[in-house]
Amino acid sequence: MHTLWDRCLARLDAEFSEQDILTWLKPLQVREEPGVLRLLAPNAFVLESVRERFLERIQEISNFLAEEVVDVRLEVGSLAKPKPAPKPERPRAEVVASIPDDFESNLDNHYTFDNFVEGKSNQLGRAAAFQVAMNPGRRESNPLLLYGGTGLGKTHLMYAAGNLMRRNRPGFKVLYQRSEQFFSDMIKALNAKNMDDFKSRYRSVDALLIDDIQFFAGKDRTQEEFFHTFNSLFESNQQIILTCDRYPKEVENMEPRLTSRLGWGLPVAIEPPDFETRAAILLKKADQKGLKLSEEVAYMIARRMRSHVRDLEGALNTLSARAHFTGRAVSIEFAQEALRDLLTVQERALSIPNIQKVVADYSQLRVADLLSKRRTRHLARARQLAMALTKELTTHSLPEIGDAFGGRDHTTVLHACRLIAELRETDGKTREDWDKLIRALTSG
Ligand SMILES: Nc1ncnc2c1ncn2[C@@H]1O[C@H](COP(=O)(O)OP(=O)(O)OP(=O)(O)O)[C@@H](O)[C@H]1O
Repeated sequence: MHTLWDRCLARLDAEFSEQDILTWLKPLQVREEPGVLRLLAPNAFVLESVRERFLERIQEISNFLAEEVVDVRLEVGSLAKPKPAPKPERPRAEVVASIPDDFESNLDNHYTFDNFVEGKSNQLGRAAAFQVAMNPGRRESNPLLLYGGTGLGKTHLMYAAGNLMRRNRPGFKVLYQRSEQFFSDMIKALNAKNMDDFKSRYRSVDALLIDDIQFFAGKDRTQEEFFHTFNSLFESNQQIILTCDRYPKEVENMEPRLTSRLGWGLPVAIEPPDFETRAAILLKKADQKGLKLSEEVAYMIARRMRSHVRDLEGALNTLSARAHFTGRAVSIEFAQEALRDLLTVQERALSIPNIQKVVADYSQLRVADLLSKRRTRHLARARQLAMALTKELTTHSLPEIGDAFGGRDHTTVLHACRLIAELRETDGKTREDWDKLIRALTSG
């Protein structure tokens, strides 16, 4: 059985960089009692950082996972010598409360279209979010649904759209909520028997932005409430923007009538960033941080780190801290040394044997089948997918890939790459397989 903290950590793992998790969250010791999650920090510095950056989120996730309000306590101590009397925390209600009486949008105004780096993988999403922000409430783009793997900029675009709407239309009521906040608001309203308030609050906004709706899965009552809220907003042309970590129909335990409705408006996929976009993001973010990063170093990192943008940010933070600390310039060697652990983790996931294994499992074949000479239709397609993925995700040359796939010629690999690129445009099934496999291989 996984403890509440294990499950909470698994969620945080998807939201913060690996570096953050290792530095701040893994060192915490934990004591769980019914209704109480006690987190013990090794010192006051860690405690303050965790409080500032993670506590609110830990509180939300724990409430959500436990389906009740958990008393999260953060204190300095260790399991060997627990501190019996914690100093008073921020009052819990303050952490949990989500919509204060005087209307607040919950938008983070640091995220804008200006500091979003556009590339092939996200340009449709950016354009759609921008259009919706300029013309909210149009039927053909309601709801706007941004979907794709973790850390690819969906929340960033959602905030950017909300911020722009508010800038263009003073007094425009935009409300941003994570799906768990919607859920916990609903539970509180149910307990306090004031569902009417809940309904009217959500329905009185001009634009409702709900992040990560995959977490509605299996929560039937929440889905039903959301469905009604959705209909009410839709009918009066109030804008709805949603994000989801996959196409909603692929989320298990979601009501079909809800998922079909979510597809009515404008669903847009956000893909993992390609090499150029990764390099551009690194250069722009380094510039914002005042870190001197040469193109050569940015290209090295972009070539070797292929996962989500959040990990690129984590890498930059590490570089920036090291550079600051040592006073050294960020050369290739310096970056390789500072990022050694991160780069090793990435490379393991993206080795040819691992890609072959993931594709074989996905296609319900054995790796030996992929490497064999046999050519049934299903087998040949899986092999072509695996070769094209290897080309996309690693720096191996065509002949090297051919060798690793049972000694095939480099022209066979080239043919596979071209065919798969074409099928991704024309065939929904191939596109879906590709997206799922990319997600499985790069979500770290
Ligand atoms: N194209 C981009 N340009 C600039 N920053 C980006 C871009 N894409 C992502 N980021 C940054 O990466 C981090 C993660 O992005 P974000 O939180 O929007 O991801 P997400 O897709 O919503 O992921 P999740 O589903 O895990 O919430 C943020 O700090 C965001 O600013």
